[in-house]
Amino acid sequence: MSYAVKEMFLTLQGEGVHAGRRAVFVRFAGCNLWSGREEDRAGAICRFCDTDFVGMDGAGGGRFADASTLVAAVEGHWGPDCERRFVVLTGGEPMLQVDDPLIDRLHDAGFVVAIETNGTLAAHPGLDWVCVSPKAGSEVVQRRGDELKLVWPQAGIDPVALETWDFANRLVQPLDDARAAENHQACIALVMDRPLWRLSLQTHKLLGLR
Ligand SMILES: C[S@@+](CC[C@H](N)C(=O)[O-])C[C@H]1O[C@@H](n2cnc3c(N)ncnc32)[C@H](O)[C@@H]1O
Ligand SMILES: Nc1nc2[nH]cc(C(=O)O)c2c(=O)[nH]1
Ligand code: SF4
Ligand SMILES: [Mg+2]
Repeated sequence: MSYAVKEMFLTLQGEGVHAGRRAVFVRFAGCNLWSGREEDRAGAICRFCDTDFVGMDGAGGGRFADASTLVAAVEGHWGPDCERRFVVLTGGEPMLQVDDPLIDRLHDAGFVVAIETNGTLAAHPGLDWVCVSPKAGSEVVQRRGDELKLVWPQAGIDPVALETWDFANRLVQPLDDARAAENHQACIALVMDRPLWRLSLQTHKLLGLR
């Protein structure tokens, strides 16, 4: 299978449990909860997306003919050092494209493979780190994993109900929109009220990283 990739870049993981870790990001094109077109945002299931995942025209993006070609590009971004290789598959919705050959070739190249997913598609069982970020109005089938990352506040989601899902870590991440200050306070209030949760900040935005 070929892969449609919006962009690929080396940075620090900005969010969640692995925040601060050197990582190659592969941003797959396309999502099942929004077309990515601004004119469709108001009618989409997921309406707060901060990301352009349309097309293959970003830096490092393109159509990759097969898994070996894609993994060669990931290795090119990481560099020759084989220590602590870490790749984050994101999008868009990466589970629309992630498959056995891609996971196998990334492992052959020595990468620990993480995913950022909305959880509406079952996560590939070969993934090393599964981060699910649920979206109100969608059916989340992937209710177990390493990290549950709730963008908050989000009408239509009850954090207490999510506590029954089987995740090793539960994080709340402030919704990045025009009400940033209130959203920060809402996240702090949630953590203070329910200590099962902890705060995830989008540190790459604070630092001006990609
Ligand atoms: C762009 S999404 C791509 C991966 C996948 N589609 C998902 O939603 O998890 C990457 C992460 O950014 C989060 N995110 C998207 N828009 C955001 C916003 N406006 N504020 C805070 N986090 C946001 C998502 O919830 C997800 O955890
Ligand atoms: N630095 C950095 N960290 C991230 N963590 C999750 C991201 C994403 O868009 O999936 C992201 C991103 O876009 N940049
Ligand atoms: S599910 Fe993820 S990629 Fe899709 S629109 Fe929502 S935040 Fe963006
Ligand atoms: Mg992002």
